[in-house]
Amino acid sequence: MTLAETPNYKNSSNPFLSLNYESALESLGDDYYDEVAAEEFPQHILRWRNDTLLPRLGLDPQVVKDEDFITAFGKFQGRKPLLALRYHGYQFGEYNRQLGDGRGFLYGQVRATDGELYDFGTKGSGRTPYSRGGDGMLTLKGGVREVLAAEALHHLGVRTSRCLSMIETGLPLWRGDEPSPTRSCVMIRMSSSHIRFGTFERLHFFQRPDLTKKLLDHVIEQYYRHLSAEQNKYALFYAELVKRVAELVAQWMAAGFCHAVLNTDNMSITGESFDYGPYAFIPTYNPSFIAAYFDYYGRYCYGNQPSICQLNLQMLQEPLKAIIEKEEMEAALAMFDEYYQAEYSSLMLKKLGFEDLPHPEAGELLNLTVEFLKDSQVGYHQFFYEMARTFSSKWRDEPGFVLNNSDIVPAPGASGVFDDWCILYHQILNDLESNRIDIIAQTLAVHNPKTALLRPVIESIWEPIAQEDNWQPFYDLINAIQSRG
Ligand SMILES: Nc1ncnc2c1ncn2[C@@H]1O[C@H](COP(=O)(O)OP(=O)(O)OP(=O)(O)O)[C@@H](O)[C@H]1O
Ligand SMILES: [Mg+2]
Repeated sequence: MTLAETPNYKNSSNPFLSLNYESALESLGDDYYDEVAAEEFPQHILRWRNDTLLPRLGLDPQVVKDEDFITAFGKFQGRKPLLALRYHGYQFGEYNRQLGDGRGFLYGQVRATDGELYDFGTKGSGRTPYSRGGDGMLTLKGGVREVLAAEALHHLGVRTSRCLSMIETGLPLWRGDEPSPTRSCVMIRMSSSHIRFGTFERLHFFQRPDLTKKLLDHVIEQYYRHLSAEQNKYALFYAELVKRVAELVAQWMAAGFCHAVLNTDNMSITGESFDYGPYAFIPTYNPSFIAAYFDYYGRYCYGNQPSICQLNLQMLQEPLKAIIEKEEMEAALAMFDEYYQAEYSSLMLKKLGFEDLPHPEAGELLNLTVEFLKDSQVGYHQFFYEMARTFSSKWRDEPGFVLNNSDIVPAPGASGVFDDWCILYHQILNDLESNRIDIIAQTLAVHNPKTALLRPVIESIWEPIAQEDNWQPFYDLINAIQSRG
């Protein structure tokens, strides 16, 4: 049954069922997905609704009832077909053909008020042909962690998917990495697309260049529309993907974020960040920081993220070479470092208070900042927040005044670098017009929020949920993130 034939769909009083759904992916044909049914859950408790996303869907949060979320995104009433998407992927370097949406499906694609097409994808909605031995479920803690990561990253300026809702579903789950039985939930992710690098890798595996081209045409038409009339649109698409991914990694690095599972099935073809499992924000600057307990060799450690994403882009050339000249892709990929460095420098300078700085000074400040953060092991987020909190025009007077009212205390071994850093920062302030001081204060405040989503912070809001079903600290944390507090 197609969407248009679904009974009462257009007449529904549930605003989520009357959105501007488009069957863009469905209309490509069933080589790309399997129609599946959603799990019927014993319980539906709405734990989180992301009202900040509703205006983008043309909906007034005041009008949308909790029950609307539950019937649409917990009971899945009134929407068909639900599509488990097919994909493969390289996981920790090994090709895995057993993948695909094993605990989720594409609920629908919606044209939002910004004119863009968005996917509503589920996570934790039951078994599919791709579940293998898995139960098709998402733990409540996993849902809480993904909701928080997406909000935090979005508010730090990272191009990311968001969560629209999270509904507790009342099933006991057994997991090796959580005290079990643990609670279950189903989450709705709103993303620019759920087409992954691995979606193309699967088509290559089955030697279907025809399906690869059809999918690529769809991707360009929907997500790289400005290229669709170009004669060389396929090569231009790849070049832009390289740029988007390089910039995305730079955004993670500046935010101090370690994604943890950069398999090619977790890389979006639109260059958007998604799938927040065992991620972590770094406590201190350490390129070797590993977030996933199962990442034994540190393949996806914090400092490896740029090179791993570059490698994933290189591997994507395999399926794409049926359509795009290899030389053109190689030339495009050679730009990765340049794109990455430009974005990383720009973001880090903003965290240091500067929209722009002359070239040699900018490079020197960046290098010295990273050296100090690495040697001193002061809190990464704390350092930047303390800059924002204590910044003063007095810092122009003497290097000794820089950060002197802050909580930043460098370890004895790092005091030399700290002094050098203060001298340079003081010098840069003095090279600028005095009327720039207010702008620096504003820039620092905008780019360095107080709330950092460090692991102890997540555990501190999970504890009351697990112990006494107290959700208030979770809501307080999200409010702080959303209000950039
Ligand atoms: N509990 C589970 N039951 C069934 N399949 C699962 C389960 N957990 C993970 N999988 C499947 O294992 C593969 C890798 O999982 P991964 O954690 O990267 O993705 P995911 O988090 O389930 O989904 P997404 O990438 O959309 O966030 C995917 O094919 C996923 O569907
Ligand atoms: Mg995944």
